[in-house]
Amino acid sequence: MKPELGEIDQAHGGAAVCGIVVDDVTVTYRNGTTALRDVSFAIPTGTITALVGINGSGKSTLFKAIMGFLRAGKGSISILGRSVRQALKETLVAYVPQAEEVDWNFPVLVEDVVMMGRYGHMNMLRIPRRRDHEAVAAALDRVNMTEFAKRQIGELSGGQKKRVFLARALAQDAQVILLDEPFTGVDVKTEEAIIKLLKGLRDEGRVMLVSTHNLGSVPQFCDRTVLLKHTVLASGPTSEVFTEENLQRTFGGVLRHFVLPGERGPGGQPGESVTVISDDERPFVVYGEDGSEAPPKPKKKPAPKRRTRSGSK
Ligand SMILES: Nc1ncnc2c1ncn2[C@@H]1O[C@H](COP(=O)(O)OP(=O)(O)OP(=O)(O)O)[C@@H](O)[C@H]1O
Repeated sequence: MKPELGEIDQAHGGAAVCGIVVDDVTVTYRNGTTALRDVSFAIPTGTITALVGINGSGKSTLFKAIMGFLRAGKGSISILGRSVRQALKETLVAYVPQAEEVDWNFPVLVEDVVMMGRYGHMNMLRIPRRRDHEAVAAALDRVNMTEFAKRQIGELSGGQKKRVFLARALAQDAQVILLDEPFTGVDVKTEEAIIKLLKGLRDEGRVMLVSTHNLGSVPQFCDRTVLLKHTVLASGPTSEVFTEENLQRTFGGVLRHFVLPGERGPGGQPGESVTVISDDERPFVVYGEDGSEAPPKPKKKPAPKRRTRSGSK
């Protein structure tokens, strides 16, 4: 399957603005596990894309391939029109890790973690200059963590740690940001703050690929969605891809799926029913009679087929 470049061209008035293009990529680990097979999708700049799939579907493997930690046995990846290697050299890509991937006992201050984002901008001796300190201060300010600059990173809450790693990506001035489960273990307020920040970064023309099990938040802030199950089941605008049918194909029996019948109206006519689809975190909620089609919600973009709203945690 070829990436939908035509679609991207249309979305950008004819300009081929490609953030990430993954073309027919297969990745096999040394033990013979093929984690990704013939994976193809394309993401324009200035967008937030959700990467959705069950545990073990290959999301982390895809991130590692985009970051150049894993070589694709077949296919190619291009980042802002460059090879992965060139993009890394230009420090264009940043990664915001899952909490479990980090050794929180390592004694390092918050400001030092953020300064790591500047390494690619420094010379071999890595002596920060004024502009590096300024970039760190600005990044901490943007994620609202200035007052924690001198704290040990291990002494922060889960949501605060996430914001520090986002600040590291900002200090790096990364144009492509990969976020691995940014909402796991964070409260609703922090989640909203992170979403607001990501939207701001999108408006600056950056590219964000966000792996998440937080299905309810996907239609809320992700323009595009890639559904992954070792290969791409569907990709494109969230309004087209994020359908109940596609989610069932992606998650199979793993999804929790409830249909709540609507209350009867005054004349006994059927009321609006609610379909709740949940992986393990915030559910995706579909409103409509018998869980079916609901009136389209008027929006600037083409009207989505379903009216959706994220549920609470
Ligand atoms: N280092 C490795 N060596 C061999 N197989 C691996 C390795 N890392 C991952 N795999 C396998 O590759 C497949 C994809 O794993 P991956 O970690 O990419 O999934 P994931 O979608 O990120 O999962 P999760 O949602 O649990 O983080 C799984 O079958 C996994 O067991």
